[in-house]
Amino acid sequence: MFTTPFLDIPPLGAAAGTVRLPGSKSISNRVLLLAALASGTTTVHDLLDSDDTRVMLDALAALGCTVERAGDILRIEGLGGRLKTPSASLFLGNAGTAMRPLTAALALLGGEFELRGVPRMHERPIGDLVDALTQLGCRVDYLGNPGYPPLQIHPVALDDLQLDGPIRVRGDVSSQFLTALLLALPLAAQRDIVIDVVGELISKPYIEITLNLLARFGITVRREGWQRFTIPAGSQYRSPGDIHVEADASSASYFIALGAIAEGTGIRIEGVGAESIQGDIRFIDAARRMGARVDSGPNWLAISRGAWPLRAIDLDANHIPDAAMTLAVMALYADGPSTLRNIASWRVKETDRIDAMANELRKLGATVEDGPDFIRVHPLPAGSWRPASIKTYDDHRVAMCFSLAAFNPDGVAVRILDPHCVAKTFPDYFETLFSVAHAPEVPVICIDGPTASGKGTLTVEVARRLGYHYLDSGTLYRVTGLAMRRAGLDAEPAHEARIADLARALPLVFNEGKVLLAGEDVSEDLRTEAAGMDASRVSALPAVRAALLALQRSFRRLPGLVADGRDMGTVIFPDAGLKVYLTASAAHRAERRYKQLISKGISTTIDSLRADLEARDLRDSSRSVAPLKPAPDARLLDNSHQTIEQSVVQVLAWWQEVQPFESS
Ligand SMILES: Nc1ncnc2c1ncn2[C@@H]1O[C@H](COP(=O)(O)OP(=O)(O)OP(=O)(O)O)[C@@H](O)[C@H]1O
Ligand SMILES: Nc1ccn([C@@H]2O[C@H](COP(=O)(O)O)[C@@H](O)[C@H]2O)c(=O)n1
Repeated sequence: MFTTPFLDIPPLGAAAGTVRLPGSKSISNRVLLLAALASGTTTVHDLLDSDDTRVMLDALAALGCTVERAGDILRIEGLGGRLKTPSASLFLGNAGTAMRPLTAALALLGGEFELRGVPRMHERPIGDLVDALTQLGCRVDYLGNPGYPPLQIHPVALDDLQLDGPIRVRGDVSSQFLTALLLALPLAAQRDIVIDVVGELISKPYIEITLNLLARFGITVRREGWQRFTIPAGSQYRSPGDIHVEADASSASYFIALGAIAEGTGIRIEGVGAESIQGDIRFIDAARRMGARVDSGPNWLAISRGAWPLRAIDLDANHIPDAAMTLAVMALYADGPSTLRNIASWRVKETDRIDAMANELRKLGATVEDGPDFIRVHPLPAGSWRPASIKTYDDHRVAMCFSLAAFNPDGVAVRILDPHCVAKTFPDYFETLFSVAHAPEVPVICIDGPTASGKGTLTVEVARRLGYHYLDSGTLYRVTGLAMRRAGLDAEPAHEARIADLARALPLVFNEGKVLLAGEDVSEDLRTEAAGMDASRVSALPAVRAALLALQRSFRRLPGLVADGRDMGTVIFPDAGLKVYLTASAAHRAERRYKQLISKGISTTIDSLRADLEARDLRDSSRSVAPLKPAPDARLLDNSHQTIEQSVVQVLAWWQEVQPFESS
């Protein structure tokens, strides 16, 4: 997951490959609650691991439910409708799928509970659900603004509830209120319980998920249209034993759109198919209308580009409210304005999504019209895309759908602010996108310079702050030197071909900061000055340098690379967007290396270190191939009198100078 303040997505051109998506959030949190309410043990496979499921799991644990994890499998010992803990204070983050159903279930379970969330959760309405529960005789108080969390729930006896008449609940603000009642009321089903929906029920497919999962847990709800639901007397939750969570159909929308937009052989999605019980799977119909080619099997989808440009769409998107946000970005690539209607529920989601989408689409240059329950997006023709820093409003879906703007025809990069908000439902979203997307030019920052100038330290830190990969090219020469020694060879021209063969086939693995050579951890051996000298000797052999070229370039992967060495800017990545030549006086460098070695318990003297590093620099800068020298377009940075932080800030500032974004 990217935890950086922003993530710059370079212009993307094509995409191809297979993705496996995380489990559905809607199914995961319903299954967790049902498993907790049921009798018996439920084994849950492929549960989504994200912020929203974590808050639900924490809440269930606080209620005394036993949850065991074995690898990817979760075993939940159901409470059988009886509370083990009569009071608790629960924090539910920004998870509507936890707040609403838990409110209903806890109001019936007969304990004293406080339910809180993040500030945005306290702006998301819950009054219609509380009104419905109050009609029944449940006791729920608002701890802040009336109609919104946080809530205090007080105990009531099930026998005191008024269940003789239909319970009325509004269905036109959020379908989660009805879902909450449907999930919770079987707890009180000594008699038939009737729920009447007031107003036009929105997001009906989510109710279908609820009914489907209730059936898996032994509760068969009778439905009369979308207006009346009856929970039969005597209904009791029964664990189904094993239950598998489908991949998230809303998350699939980004990859369906990707297949429709990007050039390439197409995208295959594993874990969810056209027969999914999730309403958002109907996104495939909308994508097809816009021109996507979609094939599907029992548990997979295959998508490729069909009509191009995409065809504009005018759609009542009430049945796919979450996935429809993806259509708003696809609309930028269409042949006319696209309108998404009946989406008033966007306004009470993680953020006001109509406002958020309109604002951010406009930043890209698009013309957008919006109203209380619709958005109209005009296409952005080539030549009119602007580089934009996309604000994400702590809304995972805003972050994910705007990544698709990186496929624009103008080759304009997209900056996603606070990319970690995707943790709500899809923590590895960007990594998954990058595993199938192709960028014509992956950004590279090169940091070259003499020994002990601080290149490695600077590289690691700059890469960390940008969320980029990093390459320590010196290690490759050090490992080659070690392999040479172990093979009984010397850095002589006579052994050059054999050393190059070793370099080409190094059985090398980088794992959590350790370097493994044929499975052996050689990290410590590589950091000695002797290993540095051997590296310097083998690195002067042209065949060895040629042998390591492809390996070094293979580190250039999305979203970007920071590379440390001697010839990163001159030979390996001559097209790098920023080249830094880092130096410090020999005295400073010798002193730093001295401190570094002493801190590791290696005894040495400053004088001998200085002599070694000067000898190494001389060899490195006077060799015939790829000598150490600044690239003509490198920026010089002498950090003799700088702290590490100052050097990092300087390089990041230079990098921002060459980025197209206004300061964020
Ligand atoms: N600006 C700085 N001020 C003080 N110390 C620094 C600075 N930059 C790096 N150092 C310290 O200097 C030591 C050497 O740094 P580092 O290993 O990053 O250098 P290097 O250029 O990568 O060396 P080599 O070329 O041998 O791999 C480290 O202990 C590091 O913490
Ligand atoms: N791009 C590079 C990187 C390193 N070398 C040689 O390897 C030696 C060890 O490098 P460190 O950065 O780990 O100290 C170095 O002295 C160079 O001789 C190189 O040639 N090219």
